[in-house]
Amino acid sequence: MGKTIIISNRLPIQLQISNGNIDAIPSVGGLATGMKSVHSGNESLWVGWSGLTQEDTPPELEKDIDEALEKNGCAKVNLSAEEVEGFYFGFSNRTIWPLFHYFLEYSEFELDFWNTYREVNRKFADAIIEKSSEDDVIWVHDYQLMLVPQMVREKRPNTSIGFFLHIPFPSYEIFRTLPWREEVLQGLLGSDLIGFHTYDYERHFLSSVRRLLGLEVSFNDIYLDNRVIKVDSFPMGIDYKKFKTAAQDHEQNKNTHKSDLQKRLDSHKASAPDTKLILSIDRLDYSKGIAKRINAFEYFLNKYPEYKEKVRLIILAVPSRSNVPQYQLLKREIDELVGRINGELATVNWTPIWYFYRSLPFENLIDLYTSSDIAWLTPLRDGMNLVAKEYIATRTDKTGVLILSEMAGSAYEMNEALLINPNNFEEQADTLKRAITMPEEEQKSRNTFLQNRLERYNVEVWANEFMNALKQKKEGGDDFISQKLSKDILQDIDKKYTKAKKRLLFLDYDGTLVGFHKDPQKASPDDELYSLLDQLQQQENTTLFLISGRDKQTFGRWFLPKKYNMIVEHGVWISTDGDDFKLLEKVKDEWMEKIRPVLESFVDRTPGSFVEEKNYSLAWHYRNTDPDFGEKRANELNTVLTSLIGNDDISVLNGNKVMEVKSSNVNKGRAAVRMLGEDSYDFVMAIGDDWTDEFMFQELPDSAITIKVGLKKTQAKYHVENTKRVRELLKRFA
Ligand SMILES: O=P(O)(O)OC[C@H]1O[C@H](O[C@H]2O[C@H](CO)[C@@H](O)[C@H](O)[C@H]2O)[C@H](O)[C@@H](O)[C@@H]1O
Ligand SMILES: O=c1ccn([C@@H]2O[C@H](COP(=O)(O)OP(=O)(O)O)[C@@H](O)[C@H]2O)c(=O)[nH]1
Ligand SMILES: [Mg+2]
Repeated sequence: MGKTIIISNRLPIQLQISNGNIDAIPSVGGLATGMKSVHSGNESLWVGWSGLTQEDTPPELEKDIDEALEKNGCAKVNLSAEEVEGFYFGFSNRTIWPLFHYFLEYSEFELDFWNTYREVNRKFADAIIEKSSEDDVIWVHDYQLMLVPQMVREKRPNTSIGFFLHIPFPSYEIFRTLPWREEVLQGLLGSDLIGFHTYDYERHFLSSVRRLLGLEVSFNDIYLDNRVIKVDSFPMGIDYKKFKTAAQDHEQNKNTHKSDLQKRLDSHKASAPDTKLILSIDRLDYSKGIAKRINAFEYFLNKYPEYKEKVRLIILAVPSRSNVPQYQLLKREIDELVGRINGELATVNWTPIWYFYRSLPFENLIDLYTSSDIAWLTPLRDGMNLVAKEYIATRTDKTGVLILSEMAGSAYEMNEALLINPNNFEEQADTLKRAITMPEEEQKSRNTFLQNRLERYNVEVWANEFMNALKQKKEGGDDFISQKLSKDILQDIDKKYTKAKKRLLFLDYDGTLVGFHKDPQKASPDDELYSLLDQLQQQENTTLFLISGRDKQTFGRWFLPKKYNMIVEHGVWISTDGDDFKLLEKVKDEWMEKIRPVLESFVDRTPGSFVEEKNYSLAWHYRNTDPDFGEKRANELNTVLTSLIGNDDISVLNGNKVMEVKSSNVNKGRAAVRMLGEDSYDFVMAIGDDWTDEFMFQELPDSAITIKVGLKKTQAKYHVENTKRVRELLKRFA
């Protein structure tokens, strides 16, 4: 493997130009602060936007800028002011951000934004291609760059591409409202591995992939024609050691070195020793629930007035995306709220809220974290929330209480915190009281668990887990047990075919020779297929069998005039040389009376499903149902049927979106083996796509060439991607 290329909109440093000088300031926000630790310890290149627009960049400084970035292991993508407007302030932060955080009413669906987003994603993709080589590993970050994986994939089909989303992936009901939803999903599917913070985000994403693109998903694998994409959750950690060490140093140096902020915090503590400090730190963002938190604080002071003058709320709101109107409105709302509450409640000795609207250097963050008795974080939605983790990491004596919103991704891993619903003021007021009065013993015992977990699953471990999963994916370790039909293998098969004296071919129909259709009757043979089968049929010393689960009426209509050999209903009926169908197996059908009403009741309760009645089997089809619902019903049906069929000689076959109940001694494997015994064949081949074809793959002798269509676990020796490839393969023989 080559080097790792990290790619995100925001670089770990932001450049500013003042008086012809270039200043590099650290970026705020969890992505940059978290990934910085991963980047610094590794041989990686980080590609992103420098924070400057082309218009702000004097051409004579271009070289210095590149050097400044290079010193930090970074390279830039140049964006014009117009591009930043449409791509960053527009589509990223006025469409996707609000939508993915469930602020549907804030989402603007502007075609211009979308077009710029596409163009800028193309720019990032081109930058990656320019700056990386084929064997580098590409790690794309976040919602600003969702189209990049596919754009890179088009030019670099074999490169390893990972994508991580730092914000929530919303439920299907929300995501489906996006006009460009399919394109966004397709963009992401250019990746080999897609990571989310939590299992819920992962599950929402998979559900959208199934419903909107109709792709097959099995556990956390998405099956495309020629690739499998892995989806998994990796909750992001922090650089635990960095925060812990900083807090220890802070403690040690408290007599020799103190920041102005720390002096102020200390004088507050000295003047009011039994007043508790409650801290909140967030980017000024509506998703963080800052305004609601201030209201809840007022509610608390009214519900428990005995805590007036006994608590102080410190709010650090970091300026963010201030070109976006919603952020400007929120800024005004918070200013007014703080002003009003302080005005109404303040006393000579007490201001209830200390409010800072600025970004603070790392040293001051440590001052705040270590000086506060309580951290109170109440996002309405938050992908992760690293501040919660950072607060706990700095509590070197293990005291301190974290109150955290259930709606933050970090809440899933921080069960020992006091978890609250930010919309429930009653609960918040009571929880604040509980935090203020929590015995030290309890604080320490809760924080011990939290710290151990944060130390273990730190940001380095997080990044390694992601990269290892990507690597494993590349090595193909866990994908298929069958081999792809390579050129060499194909040539070998050609040779065997030519040399053979007697050949026997078994071809499944649906999913093998033709693609699927919503209505099975519409998946009828086309002229190209007839002519291909005609040619195979006319080959000397070759016996061709179509072998299918279909009913004999349909196949009779389509193929009897052609005199193709056919085995239908999984092996109940056979027709050779254009003769009428004959029973191949003696089968009972008395059980059908009992099972039919069960299937019919499932049809009634599962819109889109239907029962297909064959002579000796009943099939419940659910291709046209809601995919999640259909799977759920199929599971239920399986349970019901298993308990019903106990003593009868029948079994249930789980096919591709179909459950078929049929006599146990009938299957394609048994039928194929019977045909094999009729003559002495020295070339046997079977091709199929479905679970029911696995019987053939299992039961035919080892020398047979068995081929699975699609990338799924199989007993077949080889696989091909799709029906088109099957036809190409058969053309070689014809
Ligand atoms: O780049 P900005 O527009 O200034 O915004 C800052 C970052 O905000 C978001 O952070 C997210 O990532 C964190 C780490 O995974 C996570 O804890 C938090 O919940 C997320 O909101 C955004 O996703 C980043 O792209 C921004 O850089
Ligand atoms: O003045 C500040 C305040 C906060 N942060 C950092 O910004 C990040 C915020 O990340 P979080 O995941 O909590 O939320 P996000 O802003 O990414 O949505 C944390 O690492 C903080 O340490 C910072 O660098 N400067
Ligand atoms: Mg099939």
